[in-house]
Amino acid sequence: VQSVPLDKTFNNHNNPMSLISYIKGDLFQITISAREAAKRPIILAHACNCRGVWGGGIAYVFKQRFPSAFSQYNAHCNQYSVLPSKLLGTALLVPVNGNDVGFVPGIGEDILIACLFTSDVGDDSPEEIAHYTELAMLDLRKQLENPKLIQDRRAQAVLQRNKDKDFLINMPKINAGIFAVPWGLTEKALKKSGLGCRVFEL
Ligand SMILES: Nc1ncnc2c1ncn2[C@@H]1O[C@H](COP(=O)(O)OP(=O)(O)OC[C@H]2O[C@H](OP(=O)(O)O)[C@H](O)[C@@H]2O)[C@@H](O)[C@H]1O
Repeated sequence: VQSVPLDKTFNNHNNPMSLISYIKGDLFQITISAREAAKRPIILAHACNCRGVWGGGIAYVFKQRFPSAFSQYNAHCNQYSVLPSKLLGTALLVPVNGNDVGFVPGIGEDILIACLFTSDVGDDSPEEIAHYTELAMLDLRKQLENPKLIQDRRAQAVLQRNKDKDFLINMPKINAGIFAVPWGLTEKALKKSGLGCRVFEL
């Protein structure tokens, strides 16, 4: 895993004019960085379909590294199997657990995976996907600001332990791969959410 000075982007984040910062490298490098864990909860966000499948792209990597999070995402989707599109524009926060291959003790405890339901099966228009992205980020923000809204107790506990820290949402260039949305549309949607985002570019 390539090591990059992650701290460099924090200054950027503190500038209210710059809610989005970019960093070159693999998103998952922060799941092994102890320095990162000491600072705040490690929120890893990615775009998900509403069908309970992390079958391709970075979602598949999430599934391999954190199978317990996949199970929770999958169970959540199954609750909506009658009308999966009800999930559009929402976010699901799930913790990871000690049995996951990607779990590093001392860091894994602070990781939360944010599933952003930005498209049902990926065939919505780029504009629709960008719109659902904005709504999903707003839903995520609401949950981060009020952890009681989160169903999962362990996810709540991560946020309660890190109460006084500001949030930074780490993500790949979501929607820009399998969902084929021009990045500019997604970027605009992310900015509207008001959440600080750190985007990892390979
Ligand atoms: N380690 C890494 N670090 C940093 N960036 C990384 C990376 N690995 C890949 N990237 C980049 O991450 C961006 C997103 O590209 P992706 O194609 O993944 O996702 P998307 O958001 O367009 O679409 C979501 C649907 O993809 C899945 O597929 P299924 O429908 O399940 O088969 C899901 O479940 C959803 O449904 C692209 O820029 C990749 O270069």
